[in-house]
Amino acid sequence: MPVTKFDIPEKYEYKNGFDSYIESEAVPSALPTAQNSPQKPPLGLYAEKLSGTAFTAPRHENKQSWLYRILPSCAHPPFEDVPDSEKNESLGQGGEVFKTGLKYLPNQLRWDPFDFDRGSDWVRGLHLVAAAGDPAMKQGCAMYVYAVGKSMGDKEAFYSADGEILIVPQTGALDIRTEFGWLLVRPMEICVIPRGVRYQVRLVEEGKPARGYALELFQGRFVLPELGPIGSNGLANARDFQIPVASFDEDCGTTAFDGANVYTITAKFNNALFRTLQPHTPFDVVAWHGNYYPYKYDLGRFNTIGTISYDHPDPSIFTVLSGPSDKPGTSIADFVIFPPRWLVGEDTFRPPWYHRNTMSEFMGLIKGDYDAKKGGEGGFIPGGASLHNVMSGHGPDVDSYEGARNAELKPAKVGEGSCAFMFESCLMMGVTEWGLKTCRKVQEQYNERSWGGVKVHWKGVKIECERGRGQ
Ligand SMILES: O=C(O)Cc1cc(O)ccc1O
Ligand SMILES: [Fe+2]
Repeated sequence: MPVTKFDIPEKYEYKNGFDSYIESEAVPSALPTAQNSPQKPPLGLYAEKLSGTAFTAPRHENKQSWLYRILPSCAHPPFEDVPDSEKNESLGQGGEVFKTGLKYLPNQLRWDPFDFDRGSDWVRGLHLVAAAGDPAMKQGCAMYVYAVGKSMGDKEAFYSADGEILIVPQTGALDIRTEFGWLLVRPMEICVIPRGVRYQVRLVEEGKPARGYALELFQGRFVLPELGPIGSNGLANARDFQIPVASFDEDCGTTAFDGANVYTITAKFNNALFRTLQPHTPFDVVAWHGNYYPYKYDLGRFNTIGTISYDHPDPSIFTVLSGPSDKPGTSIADFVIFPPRWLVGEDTFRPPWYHRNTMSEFMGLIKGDYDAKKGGEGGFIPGGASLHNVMSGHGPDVDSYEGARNAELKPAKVGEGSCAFMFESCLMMGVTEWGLKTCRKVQEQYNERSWGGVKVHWKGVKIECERGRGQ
């Protein structure tokens, strides 16, 4: 059931439609008419262009927005290192090349639920777990978990120059203020914040920590997957994506960099954090227009498609958003969900088959159980994760396999009250020091618990031959 079907709190107002060209004014007539950069923009605003693609990118890929704001975003002193006391353990400080300590392992990995961290806000609580490529080359992607115990301050904002980030709350609703307006993002909803957009993450319920996952594309942007023979509707429908409307503060302080009236802007730049203090709010955009903006989506609106005869399609059928590479059909990273759905396959092993893939699969669980893995202690649990890297074999654990092998195949609803997801990448993922050690959540017993003791069902050559096979 969609989270947003009946209950849309008033503070948050949205426009609809993936990739729509949007115009939004918090004050009437703040947008200039028929041009972008008049000599004197309306109401004494500054015009500022935010481009998400090269100026000359083809029209169907071109992304940009024009912001009409009280002061331009460049009005700040130079960036400096974040202070040690506010260091993010999984990211670097300063401009030297940051060593994430990535390790490339063929092992299947699984993590217990990551600890809540009451002392950290978004900037410190966003933990880089796995990555591929290089943000400086705009290649590859990064996978995170976040554990946030407190809101960012009223006078703080964060942005990443490294890429576009997709945020998947697992517990705790996020109140996200962006330059473009406000987003409420609850568990079973997601949002996407484009490269460079400044935002502030607050907890809806202060004192109740929030946890979730995030996927950052260093390269390209999230798009809706092609539908091919599915036709013109299905999976995530364009009209269900929601875009904030302009909302602003008027605190413009002075333009002198005198340390008074201080707003902190933290930048993630090549996986390292930098900080500047400015005397005016970054949330001063009175109006904007364009097609480069943050947006949210309610996973309950996903139109799940699957077999109505036998076998199940590849999980690509569950793709919500895709981060394509330059090679058609091959993604830097896709966001795929496993929502509640009916299974009706006849003479079919219904859970995932055993497999080894050229793609790597990072999985998380928003709630409930996943049909291929035991939950409970030492299992695949909400707030935990798993990584099956390039060609690392995996599939149901022994009990799930035996259960499904012997199950009566009447129509059945799987995943009631549950939702697992996958970040699936064509790249080999390296795991950070934080992911392997610092978090202290790696399940050492994962292989043994899952596949130790898989049964031999082989009936022997004789029987196979008698049945007329294997000759
Ligand atoms: O590994 C997983 O559980 C995800 C998955 C599910 C499925 O049905 C087929 C392939 C696949 O990677
Ligand atoms: Fe898999």
